[in-house]
Amino acid sequence: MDRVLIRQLKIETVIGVYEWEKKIHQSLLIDLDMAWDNKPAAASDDYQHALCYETVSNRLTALITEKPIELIETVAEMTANCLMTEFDVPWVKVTVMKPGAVPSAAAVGVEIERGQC
Ligand SMILES: Nc1nc2c(c(=O)[nH]1)N=C([C@H](O)[C@@H](O)CO)CN2
Repeated sequence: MDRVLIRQLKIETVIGVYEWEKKIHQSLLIDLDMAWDNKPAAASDDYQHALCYETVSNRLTALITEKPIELIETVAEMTANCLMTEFDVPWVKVTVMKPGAVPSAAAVGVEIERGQC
């Protein structure tokens, strides 16, 4: 199936397992591959048929900044669940990177796939 992509969506939020992390904001970078049939939007040139990457980005930013979260695994799961239930995305790959979490690594992260194409 076709996909709609979002790359390096930057979300500043309270994220982490340690006490010091609960007092600061840190950045997460999220990549999304969302299965979507792009043909109807292309054929009609009608936004109504498109999966709007701007709406998705805004919704996920609101969701993930709602309250403190400990694990990036939780962020990935919340993201996949939101896309499938609120946006009817049938399959999604979510990558959540936490730059700076391990000083000797450029970034660390997790990746999940949920749903079916
Ligand atoms: N698999 C994970 N490992 C770790 C996480 C996490 O979210 N998932 N988080 C931390 C700390 O919050 C870390 O980012 C502090 O630098 C450690 N390991």
